[in-house]
Amino acid sequence: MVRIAFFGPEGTFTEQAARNLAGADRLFPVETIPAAFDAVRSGAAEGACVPVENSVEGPVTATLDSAVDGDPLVAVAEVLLPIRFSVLTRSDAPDPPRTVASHPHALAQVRDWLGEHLPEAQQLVASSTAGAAVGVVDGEYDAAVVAPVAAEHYPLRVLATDVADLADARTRFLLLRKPGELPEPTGADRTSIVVAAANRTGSLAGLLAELAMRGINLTRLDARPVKGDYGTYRFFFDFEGHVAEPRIADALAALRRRSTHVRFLGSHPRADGVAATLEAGAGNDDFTAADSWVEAVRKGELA
Ligand SMILES: O=C(O)C(=O)C[C@]1(C(=O)O)C=C[C@@H](O)C=C1
Repeated sequence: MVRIAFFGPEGTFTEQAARNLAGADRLFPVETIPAAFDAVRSGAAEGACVPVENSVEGPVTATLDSAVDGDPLVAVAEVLLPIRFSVLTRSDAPDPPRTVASHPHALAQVRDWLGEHLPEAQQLVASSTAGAAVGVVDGEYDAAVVAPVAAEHYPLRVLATDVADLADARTRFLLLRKPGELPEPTGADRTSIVVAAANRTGSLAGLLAELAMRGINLTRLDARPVKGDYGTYRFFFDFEGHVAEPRIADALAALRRRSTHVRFLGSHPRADGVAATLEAGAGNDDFTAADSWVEAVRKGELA
């Protein structure tokens, strides 16, 4: 059976995302995001589900770093989950709790709520939201900030539900596989790459210009340090469009020329279904027609 690893343990938001992307029957939890990537690279899983970006706290850096270290994997699907938390505690824990734990992204999304409702509680970082729930069960922490579904997995008391400082917080999750057949383009797609550019004036501006000149709308840009090479960065670009489109292929070739290394991280349908913006003169037909014209000139068919 095709097995899908997810960033666990059971009861994370990532498990919810994996259920949406791949169904419930063939999922198994792994403790860390690098372990989810490794499960696919080693063949222990056919796919992996990991968080990539949160609307409040930004990129999930473990996912970005795992995408460059090791054999290439590609994202073939994504899902966006609205994020609202529950707070769980043990029935014999101090009331109010003296410690509250969660994933750093979760703590960042409930900072105001904790300041108002549990101002004395020490905030501790756990491997994931559900990892914090396990820590509460084990007596390591008094309370955990978790996904609502975690209350079904762990024998804990619900202290609060529907907790969120920002009502429309969302996290985007990816389904990763080994490179192979790509999903079909839909007109509402996202392409992801990571680029290493030379450390000289204007090199990032040059990469961005290649996208801008082709009317390609960027949806995310993150920089991550190259480990062991202080002051050097890799750039993660997400942009509208699919590598199967002539305009995107043309841009990728240009980025390849301008950078020291490019890794393709996938082209797949956007979860929000937002169609790509197409600038006048920069549609796929325009690129195809322009290529045909150059071909004709080369053959001496046009003056
Ligand atoms: O800890 C979890 O439950 C996760 O799935 C990770 C994660 C994240 O990385 O942002 C996912 C969604 C929430 O924003 C908080 C934590």
